[in-house]
Amino acid sequence: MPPRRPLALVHREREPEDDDPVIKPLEWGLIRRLFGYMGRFAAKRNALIALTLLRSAQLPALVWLASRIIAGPIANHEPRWVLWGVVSYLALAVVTDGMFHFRQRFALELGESVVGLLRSELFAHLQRMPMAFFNRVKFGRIISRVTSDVETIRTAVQDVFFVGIVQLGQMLFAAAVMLWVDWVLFLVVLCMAPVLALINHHFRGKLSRDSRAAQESFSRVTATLAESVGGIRVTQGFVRQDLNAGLFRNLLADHSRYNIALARTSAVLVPLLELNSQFFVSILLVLGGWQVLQGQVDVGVLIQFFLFAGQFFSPLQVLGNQYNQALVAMASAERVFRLLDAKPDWEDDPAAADLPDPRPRRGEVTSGKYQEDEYESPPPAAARPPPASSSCHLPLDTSHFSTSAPFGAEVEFRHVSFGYDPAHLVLRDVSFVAKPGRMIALVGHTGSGKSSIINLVAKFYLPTGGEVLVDGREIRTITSASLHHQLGMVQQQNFLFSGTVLDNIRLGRPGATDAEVRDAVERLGCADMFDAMPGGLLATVGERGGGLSSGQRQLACFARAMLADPRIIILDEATSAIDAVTEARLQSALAVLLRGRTSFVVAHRLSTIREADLVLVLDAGRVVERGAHADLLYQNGEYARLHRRFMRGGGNA
Ligand SMILES: Nc1ncnc2c1ncn2[C@@H]1O[C@H](COP(=O)(O)OP(=O)(O)OP(=O)(O)O)[C@@H](O)[C@H]1O
Repeated sequence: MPPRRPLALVHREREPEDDDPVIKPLEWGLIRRLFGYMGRFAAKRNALIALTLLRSAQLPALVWLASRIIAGPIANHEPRWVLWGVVSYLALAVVTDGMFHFRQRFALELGESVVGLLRSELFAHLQRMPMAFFNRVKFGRIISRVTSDVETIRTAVQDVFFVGIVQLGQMLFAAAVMLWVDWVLFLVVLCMAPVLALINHHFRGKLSRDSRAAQESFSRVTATLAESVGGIRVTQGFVRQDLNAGLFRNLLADHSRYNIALARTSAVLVPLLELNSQFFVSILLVLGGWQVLQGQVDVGVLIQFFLFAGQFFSPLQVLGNQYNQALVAMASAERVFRLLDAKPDWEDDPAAADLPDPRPRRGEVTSGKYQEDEYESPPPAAARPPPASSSCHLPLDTSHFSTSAPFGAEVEFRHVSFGYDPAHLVLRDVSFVAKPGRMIALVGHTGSGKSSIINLVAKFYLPTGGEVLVDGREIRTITSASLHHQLGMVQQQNFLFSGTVLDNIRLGRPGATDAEVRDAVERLGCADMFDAMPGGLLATVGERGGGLSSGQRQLACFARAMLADPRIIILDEATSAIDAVTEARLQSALAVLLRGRTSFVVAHRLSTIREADLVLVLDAGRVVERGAHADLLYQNGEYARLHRRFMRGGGNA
């Protein structure tokens, strides 16, 4: 028997991108691009570079001063000069640390600015990506790019370059002094360097890999958590809590394993480095001590040498660390830029033009970009032109729209075929005309192609064959932005964001005033339903519409669409069962919302299908029947069969 699949908690297998390299050699193109982001904050960057160069000289200068005080006034018993020496040392220390404060601050601010810029670019880019992208790329993967990868870049931007300069300066200065003081001892010191570098290289590489694995496993934990909280109803409904908790425990155990591996490597590296330097200090003590005992070298000089040996070695470890961070940041930067550079599967044809908009509006359309708050509320019904004559394939009863004006668009499918993967068509030779202001109901078994038709109307995808026309213009020649400004969607899941009901409705037209929002709600005849909530339209909505009944959620989405005042409405009717009173409220609100607009409804309620001007019955991607509800019943074909089954199932008639 196959293993049982958990509900609302997907067991995440390793994905191809998990095998992306953890580190990547330094690449000039990536570095230049990251520096380009710093370029936007040039004043801060330049100040930081100046402070960094100064600090790389100040630190060795402090050590040099201390060593001179020891080797000079202290060794020669000159208390007055010792005092002056200490005062100079303190003065230099205060200046150095004062500058260090600004260096730290500027580095953090620069890192923050670059990270903010990158994240907002990524977010804006993601907002523009088409549906196909989100079908393909895992949620957790996107989260990981915007969070942990950008965080790694932050470390590189604010630390690697600037810390690297300071440490390198310190090393060079220390090496020069040691060479000058005792070149033989310096050669001994130099022998230690490769050993330290090798240890560093080996362990830092392992640390980077462990750290990346820990990051990735954490992104699996967060993505799974988000998914399982979203699907908590399903989980509880199917009593899968224990199973899911077990799977989540496995993910956590996985994450702990990587963290422990990271801690273990670090726990070996740090003592090993310490032991190594202590070993070499012993060698220096033997050699230096012997020289002092022979009277070849002054003890003050030996102390000076030791101080500078410390200055020479401590950067080695830091530089190794920074180098590894740079390699990890290279890999992160490559992934982030890959996402930023990801091209949509298709883009608007450069020759595409805006879809002319006959609605009264406040602003002008400019190259596919509309200004917010550009539309006035629709004119009162009485002021609109009379309804168009019968325009669908069959004479229909449109009395419920009788006071409306069809300012809706005309949508036509001409022999349309479509496949998400062009090799597997899910729509075949679909043709129909939706005349302005008419309501098209899409019915059919699951997977028959209803949502795919809607996806094509919304230009979320392009047809594989045939043509989709809006107001007589092929959809490829229309800019997506102008089409979407004339199109409203009410989805089955009624997605609401956390905030207030008012904010959620205002999403339909961000510039709308509170009064306009209220007007939209009133026109739908559902103001009393919201007024009854504590706070009325200002009632708080929890994440994903929490705190609202399913009827209220649907009405809020209707009001949102009403406010946007679209010419085409796409409605994927909610399947959730609601009581008869709410059903009646929804139907009358829907009639107001759809009035005059061309609408496509994936209909789940018989009461909606009955109102449709044209019902398209789909089966395996083909339109197998079309007509009005009554005519289709009379034909006694596929639709009649669906209808009988629906009635037996106790649907909302
Ligand atoms: N994003 C996608 N990528 C690949 N195939 C898809 C995608 N969405 C849908 N399909 C496939 O396309 C076919 C038609 O699906 P579609 O969603 O249009 O059906 P539907 O009639 O809306 O179904 P339902 O009533 O269950 O929502 C199905 O075989 C489905 O598996």
